[in-house]
Amino acid sequence: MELFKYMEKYDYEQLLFCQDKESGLKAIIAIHDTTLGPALGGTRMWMYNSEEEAIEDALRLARGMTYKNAAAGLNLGGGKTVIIGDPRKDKNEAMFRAFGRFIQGLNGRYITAEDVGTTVADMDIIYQETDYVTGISPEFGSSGNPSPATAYGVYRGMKAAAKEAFGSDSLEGKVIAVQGVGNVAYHLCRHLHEEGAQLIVTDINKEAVQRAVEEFGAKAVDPNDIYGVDCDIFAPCALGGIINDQTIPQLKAKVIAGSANNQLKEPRHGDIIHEMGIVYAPDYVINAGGVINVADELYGYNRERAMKKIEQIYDNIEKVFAIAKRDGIPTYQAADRLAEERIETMRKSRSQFLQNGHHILSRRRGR
Ligand SMILES: NC(=O)C1=CN([C@@H]2O[C@H](COP(=O)(O)OP(=O)(O)OC[C@H]3O[C@@H](n4cnc5c(N)ncnc54)[C@H](O)[C@@H]3O)[C@@H](O)[C@H]2O)C=CC1
Ligand SMILES: CC(C)CC(=O)C(=O)O
Repeated sequence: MELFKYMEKYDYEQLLFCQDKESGLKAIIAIHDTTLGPALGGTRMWMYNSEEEAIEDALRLARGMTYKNAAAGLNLGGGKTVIIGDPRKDKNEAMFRAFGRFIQGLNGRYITAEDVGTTVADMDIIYQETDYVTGISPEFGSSGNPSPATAYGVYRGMKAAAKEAFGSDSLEGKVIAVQGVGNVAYHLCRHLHEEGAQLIVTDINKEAVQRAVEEFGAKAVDPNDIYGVDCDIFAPCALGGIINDQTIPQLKAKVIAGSANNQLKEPRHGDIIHEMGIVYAPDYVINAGGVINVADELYGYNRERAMKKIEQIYDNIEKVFAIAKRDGIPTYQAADRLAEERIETMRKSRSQFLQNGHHILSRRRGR
């Protein structure tokens, strides 16, 4: 990949490589856009096949956070970190302390939180070195694990998508196929089960599947079979890129609504499902509950206030559908339009000069 060419194409601000030999830390921090505020996005720890794959993931996820935070109405920009390694074997305290110091060095331009492969305990270690971390333990007055909040937002957004597709937002009796029943989807399944939905689940982790079968009466299928099951709603809650040339022809669902980031392998896959009449709730709009929850820590965490904002994911999804209809475009493009319009408006409104402590004029005053 020609890095600067790619960064220029999508207008990235900064890409940082952080290495600490002693602890084995190899982290890549990508900051996409800070027009709305400091870049907030989680840290993913994953066994990448190559450094190039890790860089690409960091860049794609960081840009997704710019759009997610903008569409959610947060005063935050977009960034993300990936740490190269096996989260089950390669973690150690020194690694997250070293990472915390690198974040501190950015002086607030980037704020981190959990993502796939990292936990509240990891964030607590990072917190030893920097204030620019969220999703830390409630014992510190913080919001803790963001997954239940993400799940609640996906549940709310799924109801809005059901209303669009079926004329009612009730999920009672709906057959919902859930791909991946990890941290987010476990809580999502609980909401769906409580509302009377019938669940079909899959996961490469057999224990996670067993838990969903036992607790929610879910039917289990093999990972490769989830795309083609007879269902009303498909909820991708594992990894990205799963709406692609191989999976689309298998889909029977009328709605796609799940927590995974970067669900469309390429934008054209969003066009194809649109032409098929599938109602797609764009990933970064529906899965913003976690970031809304951790962002509230920056104001002094108030769970009630955060949950109220997460409820609004229902309205945000409706807003996306309205833009799609107004402009005759697929919903993934409508979501981009919603986010880009907000960023542009704020960029323009900031063009007026405002004196602050760091401006050259402050130095002249001291003479
Ligand atoms: N945790 C959060 O608050 C947020 C998570 N997300 C996204 O939601 C997705 C899920 O996140 P978490 O639940 O936190 O992660 P997780 O790692 O707890 O759960 C993912 C689950 O997917 C399973 N999985 C992986 N590959 C699979 C495959 N090929 N087929 C079936 N199952 C597979 C894993 O075994 C795991 O149980 C990720 O894409 C993440 O980026 C997005 C926003 C916030
Ligand atoms: C708090 C995190 C869940 C934010 C993030 O990285 C995401 O929403 O993907």
